[in-house]
Amino acid sequence: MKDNPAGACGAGEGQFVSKESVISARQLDLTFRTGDGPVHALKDVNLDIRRGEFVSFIGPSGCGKTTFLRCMADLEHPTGGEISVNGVSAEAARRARAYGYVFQAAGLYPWRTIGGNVRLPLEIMGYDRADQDARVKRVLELVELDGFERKYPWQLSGGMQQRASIARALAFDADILLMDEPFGALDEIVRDHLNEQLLKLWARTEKTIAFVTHSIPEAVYLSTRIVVMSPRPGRITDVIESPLPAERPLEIRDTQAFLDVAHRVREGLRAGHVDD
Ligand SMILES: Nc1ncnc2c1ncn2[C@@H]1O[C@H](COP(=O)(O)OP(=O)(O)OP(=O)(O)O)[C@@H](O)[C@H]1O
Repeated sequence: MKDNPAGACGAGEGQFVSKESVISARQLDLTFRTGDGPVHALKDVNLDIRRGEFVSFIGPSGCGKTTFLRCMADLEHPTGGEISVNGVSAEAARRARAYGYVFQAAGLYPWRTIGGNVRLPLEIMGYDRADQDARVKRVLELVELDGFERKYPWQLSGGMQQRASIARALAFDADILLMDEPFGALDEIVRDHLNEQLLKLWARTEKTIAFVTHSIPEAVYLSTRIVVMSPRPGRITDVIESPLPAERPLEIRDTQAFLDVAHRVREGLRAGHVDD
């Protein structure tokens, strides 16, 4: 298994051991051509995400958070600059299935059971049946959904559905997890619980996580680094290293250290604010 995530140095099974970044963006630029003219979604974005980091992206609507995540996933194609994932192009990384992607909505197929939804990418990738069974069992345990394999999505709460979608993204053991506001639609209590579970899962699996959120407390609670972005054009305005310990009970949110980081994020958001 890998080293301590905080050490930013380690490797997954069969992975190249390196202190170098897992995701690296250099002068990344993306302009969408629309009927109303060009939209400069990303401008001059430079960032390195190291192995085992938990990096959150925060910023007002339209600042390019999703677009940046989609560039990492090769779902959008930059119009300038470069992005590499696991040392290769985003396209090669996608083909090598280097990441799991969790969307804002759980996006589970209603006609498939929870187990069937988690199994789907494994079927597509051609894993044999025994391996599929073992993986589905393991990832459902990881997200604490063991016992729900035969249920259908509509039989689960919104939070449980989102956990199932995380299990699906974990099923094929990608080292990188890209998460686009996965808990945005959930109420605060459920979100708190899922934040706690996600941190435990991250500690256990030592994935590299890139996580988009609108919530300052969520970003501060989860992250080893917080990337603050600003719109028109979308760009990075601050990158904040978290001084918080790896062990984070929810009560940490009442500590001065937590409030100090949250304050800095808020200041960063305010500084990058552009009046409409
Ligand atoms: N496919 C597209 N075609 C045209 N414009 C787009 C497209 N995707 C995104 N944009 C525009 O690019 C900008 C950045 O969008 P993006 O979704 O990345 O922002 P965001 O920070 O994730 O916003 P939100 O927090 O609301 O999800 C916005 O102005 C958006 O309207």
